Amino acid sequence: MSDLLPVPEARARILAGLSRLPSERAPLPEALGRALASPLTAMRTQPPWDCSAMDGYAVRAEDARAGATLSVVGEAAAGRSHAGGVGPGEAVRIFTGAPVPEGADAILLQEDADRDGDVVSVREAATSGRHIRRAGLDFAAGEALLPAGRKLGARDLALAAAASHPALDVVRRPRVAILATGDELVAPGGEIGPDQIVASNSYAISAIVAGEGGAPIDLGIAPDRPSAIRAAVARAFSEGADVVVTLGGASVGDHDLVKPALEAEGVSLAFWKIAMRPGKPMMAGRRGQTLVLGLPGNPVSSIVCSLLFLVPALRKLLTGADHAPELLPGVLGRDMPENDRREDYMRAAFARDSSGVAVVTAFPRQDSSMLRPMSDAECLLVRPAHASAAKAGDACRYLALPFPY
Ligand SMILES: Nc1nc2c(c(=O)[nH]1)N[C@H]1C(S)=C(S)[C@@H](COP(=O)(O)OP(=O)(O)OC[C@H]3O[C@@H](n4cnc5c(N)ncnc54)[C@H](O)[C@@H]3O)O[C@H]1N2
Ligand code: MOO
Repeated sequence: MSDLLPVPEARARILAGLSRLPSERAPLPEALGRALASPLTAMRTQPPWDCSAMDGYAVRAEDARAGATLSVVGEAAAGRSHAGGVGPGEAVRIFTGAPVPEGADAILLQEDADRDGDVVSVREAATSGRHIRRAGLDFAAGEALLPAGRKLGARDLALAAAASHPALDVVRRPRVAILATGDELVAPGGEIGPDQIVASNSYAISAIVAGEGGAPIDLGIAPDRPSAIRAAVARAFSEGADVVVTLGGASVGDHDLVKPALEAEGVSLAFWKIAMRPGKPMMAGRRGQTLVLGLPGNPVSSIVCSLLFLVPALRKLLTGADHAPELLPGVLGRDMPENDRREDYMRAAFARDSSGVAVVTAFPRQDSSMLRPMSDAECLLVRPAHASAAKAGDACRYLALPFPY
């Protein structure tokens, strides 16, 4: 039926209004997980000079033939170069990381030589160029090392440090205000009334935001009272939220007060029915530059909607580029019935068969209120809308759930 919005269309509408946030400076230790705002260029050359990759003797290969003897005229260690060069018939004792002295073109390994006082005799001939790391082997000053948009990991920080950057231009963290709504909700550990349950969704959404390099702002729980929801939404804007996420009240019930409260705070908002399960009812809109997502209240629905819509939105704010979750190829671990008009994101087990093929087995219970199978899931099996019945072993696609999801 045509009244359901396809997932890619919903995502495209959300991303259309977003652009990259401004940049700020972050000292290296605080840059982990942040998005690089401009390409990273090397400030220096590494290694800065030809250097030894081994402990041994810097020699001229033409002199260092098997059986030859050379006189040791000095020593070079990391941080302490040998001032003079290496002349014919000479060798300089050298250690890993030391600059190769002028005139030498090979390193004679200490294991391949016998030392006696100031004389070293060659057991295994040295080869020209062997065990020498040329200046600029890793990178040269002025070279581009990392592209803008890169989410900085541990290895990138070491590279940036080696290129002599004490701090980096990173994109400001997207501020994401998260508001749970509903009279039935109490915080974990709180006193639970007879008609109440514990609010859980905000914890997942906050963690997803933090994992993407955003800054979550937990607005707590608003009761089902227009003034309370409005006050919380107003706080989100006053705290400079780039994204406001509301939880619950996205559907059609009489207690669904979120839409009018958001509209009263100046948000222009559309109510969508998306062709997906879980997570059909969702609201999306804007106030100025701020994106507003009204996610469904069922815990699994709110998490799946976050993976499919909030994560790409955060990545667009961080990189300026459109992003869609990658669907990976696998095979079904069990027979599946035909699907209806909603694309299915099913909690599933993941294994590899003996040839390394991903085997994805949907759990029998797929209720969107159930967090235990969501937590147990190793991936989400994605069944397209109107998919025909399929057999175990048939091709399928899945969404990986890497940490911290
Ligand atoms: N007549 C119809 N009823 C429903 C429809 C529909 O199309 N027609 N859609 C169903 C679907 S699908 C979903 S999903 C839910 C979405 O409902 P809401 O977004 O309005 O969510 P609520 O009614 O407020 O809550 C649903 C459920 O989730 C619990 N909840 C809410 N917030 C939290 C939270 N922060 N942590 C934990 N649990 C939460 C809430 O107590 C409810 O049990 O609507 C269906 N109905
Ligand atoms: O779309 Mo709802 O998320 O199935 O429970």
